[in-house]
Amino acid sequence: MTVRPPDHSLVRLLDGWLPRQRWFGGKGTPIDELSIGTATALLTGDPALHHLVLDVRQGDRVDHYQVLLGVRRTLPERLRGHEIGRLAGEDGIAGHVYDAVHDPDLTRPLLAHMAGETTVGPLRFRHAPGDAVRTDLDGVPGSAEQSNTSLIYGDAYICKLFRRLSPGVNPDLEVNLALSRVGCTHVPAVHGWIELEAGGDGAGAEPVTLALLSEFLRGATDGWQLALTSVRDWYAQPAPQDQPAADAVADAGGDFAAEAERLGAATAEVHRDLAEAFGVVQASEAELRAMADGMAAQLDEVAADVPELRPHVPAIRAVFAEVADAGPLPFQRVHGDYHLGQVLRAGSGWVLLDFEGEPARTPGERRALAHPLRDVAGMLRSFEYAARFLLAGGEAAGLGPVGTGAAADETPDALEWRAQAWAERNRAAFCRGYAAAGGPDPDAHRALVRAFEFDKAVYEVRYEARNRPSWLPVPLKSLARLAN
Ligand SMILES: Nc1ncnc2c1ncn2[C@@H]1O[C@H](COP(=O)(O)OP(=O)(O)O)[C@@H](O)[C@H]1O
Ligand SMILES: O=P(O)(O)O[C@H]1O[C@H](CO)[C@@H](O[C@H]2O[C@H](CO)[C@@H](O)[C@H](O)[C@H]2O)[C@H](O)[C@H]1O
Repeated sequence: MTVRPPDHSLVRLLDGWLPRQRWFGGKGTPIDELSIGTATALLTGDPALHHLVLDVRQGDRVDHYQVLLGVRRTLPERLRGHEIGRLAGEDGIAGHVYDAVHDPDLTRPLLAHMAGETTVGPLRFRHAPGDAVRTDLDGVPGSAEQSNTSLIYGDAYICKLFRRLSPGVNPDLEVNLALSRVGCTHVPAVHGWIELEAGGDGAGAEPVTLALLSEFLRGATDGWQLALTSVRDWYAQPAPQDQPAADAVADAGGDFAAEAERLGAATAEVHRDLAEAFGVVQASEAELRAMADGMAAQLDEVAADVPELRPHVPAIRAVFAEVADAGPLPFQRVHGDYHLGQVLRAGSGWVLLDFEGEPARTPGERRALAHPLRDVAGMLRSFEYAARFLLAGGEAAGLGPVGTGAAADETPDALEWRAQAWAERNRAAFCRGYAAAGGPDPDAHRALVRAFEFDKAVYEVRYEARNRPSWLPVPLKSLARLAN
C-alpha cells in the first residue's frame, strides 16, 4: 500500500536531518525544496517501517534519496542516537521517527520480502534465480563511512541500500549480474535486489534499483586497510642509508608490493570479463576530444569552487589537451571509481566492489564507456593517497599522526621522499601485474594514464572539499608535485 502523507511536519524533520548524513551527495549547496516522492508502508504497527523516496531540489538540480524510517511510540535506549524527531499524529505518524537501518526489527523483514519476491506498492523485492534467501538474520549497518548504507546480515549477506537514486538499473547490480554470468571470480555473488517500479519517481521505463543483496565476504580486509598497515610499517623504520628507494621499502617489513601486483592482475582479468560481457568499441578522435573537453570542464568547475586548485590549472589543462591526440582507443565498461577502498582481499584473492562509478557523476557518465586505464589511474592515485595522507591530512582527520614511528622527527623533504618511495614501489608492482595479466601496458600509454590521474585528482579535490575538508591537502599535495 502506498501512502502519501501531507508533507509538512515530517518534511521539516527530514530537512534538518538529511544534510548531516555522510551519504548525502548535495553537501555545500542549500536545499531549496524537499518533498516526499513516494512513501510506502512496509510494516504497520509498533514498530512501523516506512520506505520513502525524497525529492530534493538544490538550484536547478533535483535528486532522489532513499530513506527507511522507523516509528515507535517509545524509543529504546539503543535507538536514541538515531532519532530524527517526534511527531504527535501529524502526517498520520505518531511517535518517535528514527533511521530504521539501526533497528534489526526493521531490517530483518527486508530479507523475507526478497525471499518471497513480494511487491508492496511500487517496491518490488527480488532474489537471484534459484536463490533461497535466508530470512532469519538481523541486518546491522556496516562501519564503513561510504556513499551508501550497507546492512550486514550475519556472515551471509551484505545489503547495499543506494541512497541517491539513479534512473534505471543501478550499474552495481547490472555489472555484478553480467560479470557473474561470464564466470568472473573477482566479484561477490548476487543474492537479491529491491527495485522501484518505473514511474514511481518519474524516472522512466526501467525500474530504479534501490538495494543490492550480495554474498558477505567474511574475514576479507579492504585494500585501503592493508595498504595503510604497510605504510605505517614503512614510516616506523629508521631512515634507510645508501639504498635505492624501492629496496628500502621492500626491506622495511610489511611490504605490499606482492599484493599490489596480484591486485593489478585481478584488475586486468575483470577488465577482460567486462569487455566480454558488454563489448568493446573503438573511440574516434572526436570522442577522445570530447573526453578531454569533459576533463577540462570538470577542472574549471572545481577550480571555481576550490581556490587552492587554481595555480595548477594551466599545467593540468596542457596534460588534458594531449589525450585528444592519443589515437583511436578501445573503450569498454570499466569500474569507474576504482580505489583501494573498493577492493577486498578475501581468501580466494582480490574481489572488486561497487561498480556504481563516482557518486558525483551523472547516471549517463557512470555508464559511459571508457579506456580501462582510467581504472588503473584511479588505483595509482589510491597508492598516492595511502602514502601521503598521514603526512598531509591524516592527523587532522583523526587517522593517526605520522609521528608514531621513526619518521616522527624527519624533515618534510625526507618524509616526501618516503611517501614517493612507497607509492612508486606499489604503483610499479600494480602496473606490472596488470600488464602481465593481459591489460594494456600503462608504461606504453603514459600520456593517457597521466591525464586520467590528473582528472581523478581534480575530482578528489572537489570530493574532499565537500565531504572531508581536512583531507583536501592529500590530492592538492600530489597535484602540486605532479603539475610542477
Ligand atoms: N561483499 C562484501 N563482503 C564484505 N564486505 C563488503 C562487501 N561489500 C562491501 N563490503 C564492505 O562495505 C564497504 C562499502 O561497500 P561499497 O560497495 O564500496 O559501498 P559504497 O558505495 O557505500 O562505497 C566496503 O569498503 C567493504 O568494506
Ligand atoms: O567509495 P565511494 O564510492 O564512496 O568513493 C568516494 O569516497 C572515497 C573515499 O571514501 C573517495 O576515495 C578517495 O579516498 C580514498 C581513501 O579514503 C582513496 O583510497 C581514494 O584513492 C580517493 O579517491 C572516492 O574518490 C569517492 O568517489
